[in-house]
Amino acid sequence: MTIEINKLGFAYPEAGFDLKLDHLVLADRLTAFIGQNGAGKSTLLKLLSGLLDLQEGQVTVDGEDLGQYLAQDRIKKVGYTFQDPNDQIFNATVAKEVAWGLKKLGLPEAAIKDQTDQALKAVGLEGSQEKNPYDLSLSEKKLLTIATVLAIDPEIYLFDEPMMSLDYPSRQRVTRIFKQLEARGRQLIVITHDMDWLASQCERVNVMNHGRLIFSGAVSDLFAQPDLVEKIGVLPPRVYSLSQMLGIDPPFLSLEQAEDR
Ligand SMILES: Nc1ncnc2c1ncn2[C@@H]1O[C@H](COP(=O)(O)OP(=O)(O)OP(=O)(O)O)[C@@H](O)[C@H]1O
Repeated sequence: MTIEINKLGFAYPEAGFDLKLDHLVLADRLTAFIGQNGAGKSTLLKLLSGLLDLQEGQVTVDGEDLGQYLAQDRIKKVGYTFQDPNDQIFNATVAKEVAWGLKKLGLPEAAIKDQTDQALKAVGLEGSQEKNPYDLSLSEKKLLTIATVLAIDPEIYLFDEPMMSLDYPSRQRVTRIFKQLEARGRQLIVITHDMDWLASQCERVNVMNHGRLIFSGAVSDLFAQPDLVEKIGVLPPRVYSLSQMLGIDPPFLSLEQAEDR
């Protein structure tokens, strides 16, 4: 699947913020966006999900205008998980939260139950069906929002900081889920502030800064530019910094890469 963005423009004048993106093609199974707070990453994902309307420019998915693409049964096309799960969750029980989208799709009760159970099991919340989502921890809420999109299994998944607040086993679990989605041909676009995760999972990265795209390329090329890395205010992956200190050239981006080389 190829998402192509051309001359995109969007502004929040009251916040003195505008987003302009001249041209970007997203064709990888897993694409990452990084950048400082307020850079416009969430705004971009909301535009791609249809939660916000484009003010200028065009986005196409496999050559089809995003508006038309989304008009065809939107929730089966694009799924979005919010950065803050509290902005997304609104049902009285965990099971109802996951089942909500499936009901919208008009599935039979048995399929709704089956897909709800499977999605909750995938994220490790199988024992929490009847809990009130507001009684869950922040990381469980985050996992619940991931389950809601998994249950629907759209063509494009947009994840806004999916690893935020997750403990190590949950991060491992979500990473495995992402790999399975990629293997099934789904397209994932992920905002992250976690450079270790980025370096171990993504080939390419897009960097936003003050509403502009300032880098799009290989993760290794980004970290080879210390001035750019400093400008966007991130620390390089720990394995990268350590291997630089040890004089390894080119530095390893991740432990997985070190094991493979
Ligand atoms: N609903 C809104 N109304 C007005 N301004 C907004 C709104 N949402 C976001 N903004 C502003 O738009 C700018 C971009 O915000 P956005 O959330 O897209 O950035 P971000 O890169 O995702 O940041 P973060 O990493 O903190 O999530 C910020 O200045 C923010 O204050």
